Amino acid sequence: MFIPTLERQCTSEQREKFLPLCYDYRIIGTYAQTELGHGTFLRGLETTAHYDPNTQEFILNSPTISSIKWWPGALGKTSTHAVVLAQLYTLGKCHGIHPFVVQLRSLDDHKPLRGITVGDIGPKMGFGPNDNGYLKLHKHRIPRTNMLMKYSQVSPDGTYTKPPRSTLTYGTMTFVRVLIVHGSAIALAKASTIAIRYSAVRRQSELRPGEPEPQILSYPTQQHKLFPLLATAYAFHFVQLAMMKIYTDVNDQINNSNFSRIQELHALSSGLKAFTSWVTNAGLEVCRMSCGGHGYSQASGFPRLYADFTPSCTYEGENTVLMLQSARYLVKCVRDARSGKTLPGTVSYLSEDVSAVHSGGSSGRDLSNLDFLISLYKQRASNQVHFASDKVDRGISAGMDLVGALNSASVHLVSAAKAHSHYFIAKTFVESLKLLKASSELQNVLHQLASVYVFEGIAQSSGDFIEDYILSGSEAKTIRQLAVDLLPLIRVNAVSLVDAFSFRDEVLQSVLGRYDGNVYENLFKWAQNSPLNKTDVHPSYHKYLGPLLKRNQSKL
Ligand SMILES: CC/C=C\C/C=C\C/C=C\CCCC(=O)SCCNC(=O)CCNC(=O)[C@H](O)C(C)(C)COP(=O)(O)OP(=O)(O)OC[C@H]1O[C@@H](n2cnc3c(N)ncnc32)[C@H](O)[C@@H]1OP(=O)(O)O
Ligand SMILES: Cc1cc2nc3c(=O)[nH]c(=O)nc-3n(C[C@H](O)[C@H](O)[C@H](O)COP(=O)(O)OP(=O)(O)OC[C@H]3O[C@@H](n4cnc5c(N)ncnc54)[C@H](O)[C@@H]3O)c2cc1C
Repeated sequence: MFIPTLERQCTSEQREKFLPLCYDYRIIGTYAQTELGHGTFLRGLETTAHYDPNTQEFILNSPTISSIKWWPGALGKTSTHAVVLAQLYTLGKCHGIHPFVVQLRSLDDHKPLRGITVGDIGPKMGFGPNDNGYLKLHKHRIPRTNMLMKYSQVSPDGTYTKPPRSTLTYGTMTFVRVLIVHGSAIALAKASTIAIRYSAVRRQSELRPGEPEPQILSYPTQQHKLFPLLATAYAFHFVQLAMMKIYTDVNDQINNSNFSRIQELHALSSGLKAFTSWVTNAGLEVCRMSCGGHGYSQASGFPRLYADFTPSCTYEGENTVLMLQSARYLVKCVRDARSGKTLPGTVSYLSEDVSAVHSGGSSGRDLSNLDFLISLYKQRASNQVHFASDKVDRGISAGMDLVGALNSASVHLVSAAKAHSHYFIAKTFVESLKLLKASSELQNVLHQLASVYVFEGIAQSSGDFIEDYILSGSEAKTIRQLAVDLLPLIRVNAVSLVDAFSFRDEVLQSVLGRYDGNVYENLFKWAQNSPLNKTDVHPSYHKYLGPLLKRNQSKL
């Protein structure tokens, strides 16, 4: 995040000064924004940067215990520099959060500089190799030119020039949220690879006396656990491509001072980061548990995969908070639509009158037709966004201010943002396959995946569709059965579909997911290498167990 921030927030002179140092690994940096007391609420950050026009320097301070920077990756022991987000003060006025490049450690002996107290925050649930750290600043001076001034400036005499948009400072976070959508796709693909390969190797139980134990991948319940998640990994692959394309287009516009789509990008990236990381987080656990006891071994790769992925639901914007950000934008879009404004592409459906399109229960609808089902996802999203938006309006009519009305409706707003994100993902998956140049055989297999994703998405949220009369109960049951009927068809290509992710064994880091399927021999080999097995009798025997046993044996 250090380098992307410099690339996005530096003037051209600052780029020439800092970026070559980064690219040549002459300095290593971190993104120091979160503090002990604030991670979500950026306007509440307490680190200060006071401008001294006499020396043309900023004086950085951590004025309170809660202002100590806390969590930034590689801050503890590795980074020589940081982008520090601090409240800018100049000529006695506070101008809000701005980015500053701060050198933390000497480039000669790596010791912290004067006014810098830095260290590791201690062991975490995962991310073991990462020295997430703390930073306390005490009257630490940096040159005026270390404030990143592409969008806002402080002149030598301390005059402040404000940015065209205050939220341009938040740009790196949007970029990383887009990366996390990709990270979710990769993590779910890895977990699916491990679980499906292992399920093809593992044989268990005797269905009928005398018959060979079946592969657990042949059980419909195992298929029902794993194949919708496999389909989701493919769906997230296509949605991260679409998300990156939108990010790149909007970022190009921003670089040309066109800020018209910055809100749409923020809302979409927030919703997709939250939706994909939540779904992946839960999916990793389903994959682990589908591997029985061996799934719980470190040898499976699942413990580290989960422990390293799960903070994706928290960092770069806690998921609930981001869903509320997305919903806040959707509510504004409903208002804009009602006032006759044209809505941007990803939300244009909110100006359509989808309610007239479908009414649940009418017979003869083709419930296996994906284009038809995507229109039901659209209706569900539109209904939920309008319902939540009406809740906000009723709150305001009852005398609340906008903040109060948004907060009062926040549970429904999160549901609406989830439905919006789900519609975008399902639609993107189906549309991406139409554009794919592939053999008819491959198109058929991918269509099976898209179908099970769409069917199971409705089955798992059938209440949404039935409550709004989008589907009748019997139609929802039919769609649920359509998903189950697809499972044996997907079974035929399941291993090939995970092999297609092409994870090398060294990357997958899983004995259960080995490409050669040679699990048991390698589990035993892995166990032999356990530190506890360095000696047959563990040294602790002589200190504890031995004396205890001998003492008790003398009593027999
Ligand atoms: C598997 C992983 C793979 C790859 C990932 C790679 C690396 C991952 C490893 C570690 C990285 C982790 C690093 C971090 O965690 S860095 C710290 C991240 N911190 C956050 O994300 C903080 C979250 N909080 C916020 O963003 C903001 O506080 C807020 C919640 C959005 C609230 O903003 P605030 O200004 O206080 O209040 P609002 O009134 O809600 O917003 C005002 C106005 O601004 C608009 N807005 C907000 N954010 C953005 C944005 N990013 N872009 C554009 N616009 C934004 C908001 O919509 C509102 O607009 P209005 O028009 O409605 O007024
Ligand atoms: C592994 C890891 C790496 C990290 N790396 C970095 C880094 O490199 N740089 C950096 O600056 N930070 C980093 N962070 C910090 C991270 O960005 C924050 O932890 C994250 O933004 C969440 O903020 P918080 O901790 O304040 O959570 P909180 O906001 O305190 O969340 C606690 C609860 O409060 C709820 N909540 C908060 N606000 C609202 C609201 N307005 N409405 C409803 N509910 C609300 C949340 O939904 C959540 O349930 C990292 C964190 C982790 C775990």
